[in-house]
Amino acid sequence: MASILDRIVARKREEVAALKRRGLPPEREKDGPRGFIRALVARRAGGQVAIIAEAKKASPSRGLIAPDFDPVAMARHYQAAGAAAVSVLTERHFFQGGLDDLVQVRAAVQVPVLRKDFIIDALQIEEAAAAGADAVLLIAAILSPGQLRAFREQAAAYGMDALVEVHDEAELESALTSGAQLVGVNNRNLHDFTVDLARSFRLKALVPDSVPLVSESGITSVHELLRLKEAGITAALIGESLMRSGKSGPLLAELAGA
Ligand SMILES: O=P(O)(O)OC[C@@H](O)[C@@H](O)c1c[nH]c2ccccc12
Repeated sequence: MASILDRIVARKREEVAALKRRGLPPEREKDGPRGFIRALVARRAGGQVAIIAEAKKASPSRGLIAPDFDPVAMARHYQAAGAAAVSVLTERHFFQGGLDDLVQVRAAVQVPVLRKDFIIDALQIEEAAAAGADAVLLIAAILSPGQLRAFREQAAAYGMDALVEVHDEAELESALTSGAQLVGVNNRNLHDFTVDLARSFRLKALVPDSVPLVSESGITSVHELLRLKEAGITAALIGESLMRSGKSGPLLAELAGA
């Protein structure tokens, strides 16, 4: 049976084909890029693990997470509670996100914003830049080292950083070979959805200290964050637990202070 990742990518290919026929919308006014990597590294230098707080309405593994999803309100809350950056899901079919969410969030906060999607084509990088993204996610499981490099360089030409996501040693090798300047370890296996924070610790040992590392997925507690900090990890990407704790919950403030 095709894994969820295969299904998402198959769907994405259709969307990109449609986007190519349609063309990108006209460029809108926007301010210059906000350094994504710079913001994470600066926060970590200040003594805290940098939090990348994610606006996510739903996901294939967890179903509907936020029935009354308000990405702008959530992003404002994230910024006020101390997030170093915000991530916005822009994949429509499986995550109920959209590029419009990113455009609106970007206009509502001052911190850098990551486009979280399944990028398989150069046109999507152009689209991310036009929407105002400060960084894009590149997933090593679905891109060759050559594509990782080409897409990262293309992103850089627009002033965007790339977060290169890996899940195991082979993908990490591919990311580092491609010259990744920011690596994310996804603790969630995108084929079977199991989550294991130990992946971050295991792969951290194989990443040069000059390359900041982000631990992604399944993080819920200050205790976990302190373990990431002890291991020298730069940032944590957190979605569901923040979405569920809601705008009034103290979780993010606790995490951001850890
Ligand atoms: O909601 P969580 O478990 O805190 O995870 C956030 C983020 O890591 C997750 O949404 C994610 C990581 N890599 C992805 C790739 C595509 C879509 C989503 C993701």
